[in-house]
Amino acid sequence: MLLKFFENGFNINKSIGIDLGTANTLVYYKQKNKIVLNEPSVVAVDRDTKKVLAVGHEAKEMIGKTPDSIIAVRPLREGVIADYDITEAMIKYFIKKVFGKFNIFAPEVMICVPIEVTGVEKRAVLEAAISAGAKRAYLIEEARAAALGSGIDISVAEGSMIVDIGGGSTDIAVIALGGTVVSKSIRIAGNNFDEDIVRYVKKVHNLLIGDRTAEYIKTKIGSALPLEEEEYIDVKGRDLITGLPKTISLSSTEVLEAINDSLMQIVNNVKSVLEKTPPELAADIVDKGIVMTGGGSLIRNFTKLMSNYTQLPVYLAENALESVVIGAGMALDKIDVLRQIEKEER
Ligand SMILES: Nc1ncnc2c1ncn2[C@@H]1O[C@H](COP(=O)(O)OP(=O)(O)OP(=O)(O)O)[C@@H](O)[C@H]1O
Repeated sequence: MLLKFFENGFNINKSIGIDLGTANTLVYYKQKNKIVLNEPSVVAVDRDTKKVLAVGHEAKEMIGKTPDSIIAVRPLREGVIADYDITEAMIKYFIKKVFGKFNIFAPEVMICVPIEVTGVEKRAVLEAAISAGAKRAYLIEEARAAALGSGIDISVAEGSMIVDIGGGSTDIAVIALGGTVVSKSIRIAGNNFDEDIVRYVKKVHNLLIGDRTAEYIKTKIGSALPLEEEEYIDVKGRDLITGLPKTISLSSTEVLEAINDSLMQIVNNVKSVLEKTPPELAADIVDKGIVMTGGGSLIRNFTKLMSNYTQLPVYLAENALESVVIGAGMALDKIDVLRQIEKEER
């Protein structure tokens, strides 16, 4: 703790960006220009008293190993705040963890929230940051932060399109002059591909596999378009008929068949946002293309599939897993040019 005080205490300007993700929460420390925290968005609470017992890595470790009296909660689900008191406790814990207890110079905090959070939830998030010691707290929606973090200059009078495919939700937005012009948030994203694979393997191979195995399959042989050379992976699970452990070989074509509907739902929603985009901004997007970011966009050939169906150039952000949190940190320098920013001050 004392070490943290010396490390942080003499720097008067302190600002952080926080990406409250469904799976993980990331914190970017602007003055250090790096991500200083990346922990699971999990909180362990006492079932009866609702007291918070652990947060982040420690809480995730407790899943499945704790007595019945302790439950592990993911306060954000499908990209929205499902449990607001616990989200507040989690934000406080992470801010304190970054700055330590002996924090004399209060930080400025920019928190990313999904596009569709309610006014009440916004207030809860802002108040949590203030009561955790922030001097000023701001909110920015994930898509705009993702655009900034992907290197797009959102303050100009040109339209840019960003598609942020996270674990629980996909945010699609057209941004110009610092504000969001058209946007849509859907509950289909990276985690749906895992569920699709679980369902496919169960139906076609009578094999029960877990979400983590499915995620591994997705990252290894998943592709949004047929691969030139078929790839295979050995998959271990429980045979539904015999009840015994079994190994099968799964092909990349099968994985594509499993995830194709979810991929196409994302593509079709991007097309529907393009259809609602004012013509002048649409013309800019024709020139500049679409930027895809978020972990879900890392499936091989997803940008090509998107380009095939939109007939536009599509680029993958350089730091797809981190662009939201980096953008949140960068947004603190751009408060004057950003519109639609909520703020709370001590
Ligand atoms: N190399 C990869 N290939 C395919 N998918 C990946 C890869 N790496 C991560 N993912 C997927 O990305 C998703 C997580 O992305 P990200 O960390 O951007 O989401 P999040 O911020 O936690 O979620 P949300 O924005 O919905 O709250 C998961 O579904 C994960 O399986």
